[in-house]
Amino acid sequence: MDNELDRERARVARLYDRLDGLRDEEARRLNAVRSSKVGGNHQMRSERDALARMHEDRLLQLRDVDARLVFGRLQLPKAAEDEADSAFRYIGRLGLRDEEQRSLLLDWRAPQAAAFYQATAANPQGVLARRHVTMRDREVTHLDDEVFDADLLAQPGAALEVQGEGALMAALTGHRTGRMHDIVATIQAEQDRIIRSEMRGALVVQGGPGTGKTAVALHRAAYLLYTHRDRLGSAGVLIVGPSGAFLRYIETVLPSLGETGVVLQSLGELFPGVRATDDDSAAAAVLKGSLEMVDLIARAVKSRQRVPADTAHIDVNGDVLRVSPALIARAIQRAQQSGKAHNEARVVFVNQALDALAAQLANQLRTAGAVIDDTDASQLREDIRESTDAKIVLNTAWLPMTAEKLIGDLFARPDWLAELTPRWTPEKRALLHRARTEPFTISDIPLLDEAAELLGSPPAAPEAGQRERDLQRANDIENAKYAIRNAGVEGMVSAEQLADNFAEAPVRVTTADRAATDRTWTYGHVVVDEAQELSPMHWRLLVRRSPMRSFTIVGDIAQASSAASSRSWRSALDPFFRGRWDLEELTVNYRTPAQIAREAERVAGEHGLPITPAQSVREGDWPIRDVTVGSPDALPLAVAEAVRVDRGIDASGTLAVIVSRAARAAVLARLIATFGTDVGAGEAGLECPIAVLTTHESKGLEFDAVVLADPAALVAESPRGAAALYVAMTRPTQRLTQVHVDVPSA
Ligand SMILES: Nc1ncnc2c1ncn2[C@@H]1O[C@H](COP(=O)(O)OP(=O)(O)OP(=O)(O)O)[C@@H](O)[C@H]1O
Repeated sequence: MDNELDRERARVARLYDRLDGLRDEEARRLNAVRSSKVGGNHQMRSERDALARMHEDRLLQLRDVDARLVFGRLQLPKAAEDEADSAFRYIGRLGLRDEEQRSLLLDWRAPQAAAFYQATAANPQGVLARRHVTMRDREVTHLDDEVFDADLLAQPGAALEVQGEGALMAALTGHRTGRMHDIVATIQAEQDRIIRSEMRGALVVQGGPGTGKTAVALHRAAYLLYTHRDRLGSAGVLIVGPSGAFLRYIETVLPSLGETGVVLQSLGELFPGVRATDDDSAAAAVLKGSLEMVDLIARAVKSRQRVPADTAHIDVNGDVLRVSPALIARAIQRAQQSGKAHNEARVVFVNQALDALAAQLANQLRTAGAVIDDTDASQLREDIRESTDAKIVLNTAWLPMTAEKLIGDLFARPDWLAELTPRWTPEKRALLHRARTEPFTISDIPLLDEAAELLGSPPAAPEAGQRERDLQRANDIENAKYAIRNAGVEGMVSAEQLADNFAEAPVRVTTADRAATDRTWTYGHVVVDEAQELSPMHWRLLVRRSPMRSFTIVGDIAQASSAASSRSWRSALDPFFRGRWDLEELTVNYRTPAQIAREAERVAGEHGLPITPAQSVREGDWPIRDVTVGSPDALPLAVAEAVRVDRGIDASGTLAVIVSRAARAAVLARLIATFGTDVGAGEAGLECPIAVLTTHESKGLEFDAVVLADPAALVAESPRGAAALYVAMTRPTQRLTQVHVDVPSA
């Protein structure tokens, strides 16, 4: 056995030698590019910087794959002339070739690697044996063989053990770290088929808790980037998750697979420039998530294009002009006919109105005996444009706006909202009301996007950008003067010349950087995780981000706990994907031990949730612990005690306390008093051994142990509370403790 382990270590060491060799080569190339002297020409400097960036990215990729570079081996029938090892095909995180371009290591996404995930005893796909190689740092620590070929099995010492589940079980029972890991070494056949399925329209992956939906979605993103590098490399891939905590949890998976150019955004970040973390009350979220808002926002934009009731008189350098409602109405009509967005159509409106007013002024002056030629006429137009009176009148009729201002005003001004919604009840309108100073919510994000779509680019942006650039330029020149004095090179180089160099310093703008900050960017593919939570308005926004509707959508409709979410994939997706989406299902629960999964399913059944039961791959070692206290006041102490007991079993892993929003502060305070800096709340909690989370924050995450604080309160705190409890109960990989509050009846 040791011999085989040693032999494998030697083979793997050769792969690392090759990796090191490539890394040194890349580092040498990077140094050469960096130190190369290019002329003063901006174009040449940019080319050099682009080349340097390419080498930096490649170097980073070679570094990211270092841990567990290789994880598998296929043994194939040997061709007669083959040398001993040549019938082995090694599978790893990336492909490696030797100097003669012979394959040493196969990227797991290559078509020839598929058999590693799909071969079974019944259908070995030409494979004699499959080996899982377990590594720690760069050292092979364990081999795990499955032999499919009867002849090979008969040979002494050909394989170590006939079982393939060792690597999977080791992965599943290991401690969780607060960060998701890739599953590239142990992807299961039903998952692999989904990961490798064609990029064609929308693919929905439905599965119960812990069935690997998130893992599959991320590996599919990596697979698609590898297979369609040309298309997706430039258009980019967007991954959407429910919360910042979730994105933090998954953010290292793709880099560990050698893919860095992906944009990750939570539902609260899908509108550039706004970062929403909280959501509205359930009723408000339902209203804001409904397609009724499309019409409301369109009306709100239109109402900013208004014909005044009376004629205005404006003063232009002492001449008085009449601005009649008819004049404004004509200009508005022309602008609306242009079909452009509000801010862009405003240019048409202003030009129309100015033309009419300039003609009026010219007539007045001619009547008074003046001679007006073309140059004078255009000067008159400029005079009107510059006059404060004209600006006021034109702005009142057609105000330029940002989406933030429109939505902010709409919700902060009850009179305006009432004017736009004559058929709504006051209670319904009140749901949208918010003070102007309150931050935007997650449900506001699609509304801002809708408004931005109708408004077009905000007019102030170019001016503001120019002001910033002018300021920067002035600053650069000042710095340059100082540097020239300091270096004693006055007269040899001008401050302006030197400042040009500052301005041209390379800005690192990757596809991902550009896509993340540009609202109108359209991605080549969008992956949506926990997709069951999305409202119709969210879907509307996302389809705008990928008009070709190339999507991977993963979720579990039974876990839908947000108020605005749908009851079925059909009702959620049909309006946006015109019925063109395929459904795949995952059926094995890799996370939750069977006894916890059964209890969660029982509770879900009690509340009438339509769950998809999944088969757990393992029984757990610990029974569920139930503790009951007699009053809500006793909850924090009892939760702290439950945490202490659990840490007594094993304090080296991760633990989450899942608590209602109402009890969060008290429970958190008690836990901090007891466990100090080991405790963290929300996103920050993922860095701590004990995380305190709401059900929303716990979505998609997992921990070695979970303590549920007052499960009944989790159900009661929202209309979809039973689904929220189901989510919470299915987060542990090992142990679950429930602290119930049972107030004795008087
Ligand atoms: N093939 C696999 N090999 C190793 N681990 C796996 C495999 N498939 C899933 N897992 C592990 O199972 C756990 C659950 O996976 P994941 O979070 O992707 O499930 P999910 O379906 O998204 O769950 P939920 O809907 O409950 O959030 C993770 O720890 C994941 O790494």
